[in-house]
Amino acid sequence: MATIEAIGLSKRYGARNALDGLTFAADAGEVIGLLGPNGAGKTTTIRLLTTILEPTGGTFAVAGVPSDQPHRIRRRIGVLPESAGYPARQTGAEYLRYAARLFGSSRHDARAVAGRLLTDVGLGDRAGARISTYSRGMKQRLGIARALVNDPAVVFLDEPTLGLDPAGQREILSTIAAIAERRGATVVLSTHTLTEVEQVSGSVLILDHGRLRAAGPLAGIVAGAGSLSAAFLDLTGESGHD
Ligand SMILES: Nc1ncnc2c1ncn2[C@@H]1O[C@H](COP(=O)(O)OP(=O)(O)OP(=O)(O)O)[C@@H](O)[C@H]1O
Repeated sequence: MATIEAIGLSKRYGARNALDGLTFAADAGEVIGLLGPNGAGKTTTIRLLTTILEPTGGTFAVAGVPSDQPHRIRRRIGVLPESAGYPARQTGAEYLRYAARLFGSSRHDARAVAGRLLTDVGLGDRAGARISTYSRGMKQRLGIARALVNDPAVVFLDEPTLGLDPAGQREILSTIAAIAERRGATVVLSTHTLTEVEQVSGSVLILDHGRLRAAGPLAGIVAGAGSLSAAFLDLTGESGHD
């Protein structure tokens, strides 16, 4: 079942096409890698699909909800934005309980959800520690847990591994794979790192200058060009990050 459907999705800023006619679909349980050089339109795509920005053209539906009902879409999605901030003095558990309460959970349920999600992202043993003591990777995992409090059908992660060391990166990738596998959620993963996409994504969107240059199963794109980095170079004229 398609959990995301975009048709001709566009965003203009004056004369600049940040996104120009994006059409694609994604299914439940799929990790879709959103790739492109700087300024390609990745963040714009995420902001449109998460209803933070209004499109200048096209339509879309997320979790079966059409784009003219943004409030309903917001209840069905989770988002880790490009640069998320956290309340340093709160503990991880307090932060997640508060997030769950915002989505209408009772005090009792919020406690249970927070505990379960912290364990899921590997922070169970640090639940009671202040966020100020968390490493960057731990904060990113807390942000992913925050994105899951409403049991979303679609999760958008904008460069979740930026600035992490290889171990931190691996932890995030295995968390992402588990979200898709165990929860059956669709994950949209925006990244500059091609190897990450090769590890966790079944399908790929490659954007360049606001235009979709390739879309489809990773295997097909790799088979056509020899490797994902060769495809990326062919389509964008730039070498991606390994
Ligand atoms: N608020 C804005 N006003 C004007 N132009 C904007 C605005 N936001 C984005 N743009 C432009 O839209 C284009 C797409 O930007 P976007 O941030 O979506 O790219 P990106 O692929 O996420 O880039 P990066 O990898 O650098 O984060 C860029 O040319 C950018 O300068």
